[in-house]
Amino acid sequence: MNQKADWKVIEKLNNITFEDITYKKSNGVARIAFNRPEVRNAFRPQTVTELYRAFLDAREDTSIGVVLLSSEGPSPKDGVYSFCSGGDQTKRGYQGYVGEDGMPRLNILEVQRLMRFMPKAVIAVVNGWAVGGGHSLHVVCDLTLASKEHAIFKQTDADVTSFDGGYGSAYLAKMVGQKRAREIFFLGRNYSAQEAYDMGMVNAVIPHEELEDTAYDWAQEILEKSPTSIKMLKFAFNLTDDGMVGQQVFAGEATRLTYMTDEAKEGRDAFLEKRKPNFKDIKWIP
Ligand SMILES: CC(C)(COP(=O)(O)OP(=O)(O)OC[C@H]1O[C@@H](n2cnc3c(N)ncnc32)[C@H](O)[C@@H]1OP(=O)(O)O)[C@@H](O)C(=O)NCCC(=O)NCCSC(=O)CCC(=O)c1ccccc1C(=O)O
Repeated sequence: MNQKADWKVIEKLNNITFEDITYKKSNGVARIAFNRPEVRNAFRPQTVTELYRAFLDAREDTSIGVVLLSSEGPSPKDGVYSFCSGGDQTKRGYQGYVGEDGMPRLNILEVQRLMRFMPKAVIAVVNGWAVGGGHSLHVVCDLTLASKEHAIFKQTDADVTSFDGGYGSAYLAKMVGQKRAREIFFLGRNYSAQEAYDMGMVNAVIPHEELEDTAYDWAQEILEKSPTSIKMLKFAFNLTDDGMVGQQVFAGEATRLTYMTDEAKEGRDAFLEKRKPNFKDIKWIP
């Protein structure tokens, strides 16, 4: 397909100027990218605040159907590429990661939930290290594309006394199987893009030079599909793993679709007109 992106850069939104991430949009696609390559794109509280704001904007923008979670790089220090190396350990305090406001936080989990529950496809574009909380983020994404030459997948949570006991581990196990997931966390080894693909946690291994264009092309293919179908499919795929919340999200959208019927119009109008609703012309379709 190879449709060229014509990116419009968004430097700030409301009172937030993007420093730790870059954010841009082109033709139905939003690209949100970590921009701290000198520390392997580790996220500090400020990074997470910016990520959350950008994801929220992408969710609310009705012209956007697909979000790419990517990264800038390579590192100006040593030329190494990284997707994300997880929580910035220099910002880790006693009760969480501490930002400018002095409050200890674990707010990357809020970003994970936003990605998980947004009614749009989110694609991880892994161009280098995906480590710790960065590994978990790729797991949460709907799809993952990985650089053949530079992507390395690694779970260091157990090295630094952290543990993503939610999607990062339990959902990973659904993807690669229990034995493999336990190996990834218990041994903390490095896995290449091809090994990650063979395990089932990567959708495609792409030559590094073509990675971003390929991600954009995949997004364009998705954008040719029915938005309602993509949304309902994403929520259906999520449902069994998300318990009652998964049911709530899926059922909420079913309610919205029901609101669009004549039956719903009659129910609402009858209430507003202070009369009994008349559903007798509505067919009980088998
Ligand atoms: C990623 C590496 C494997 C890369 O190794 P290498 O290529 O040899 O590079 P280095 O020389 O190690 O690193 C270059 C440079 O970057 C700095 N750096 C790298 N990663 C981090 C980091 N995570 N934090 C801070 N700084 C980092 C490194 O110090 C170097 O700096 P110099 O000044 O140039 O020396 C390797 O770098 C590596 O292993 N990194 C650490 C990976 C890690 O352990 N990450 C944290 C895992 S725990 C986590 O992510 C928290 C998850 C989480 O957020 C969470 C989970 C569950 C509940 C709640 C939460 C929550 O919200 O916090």
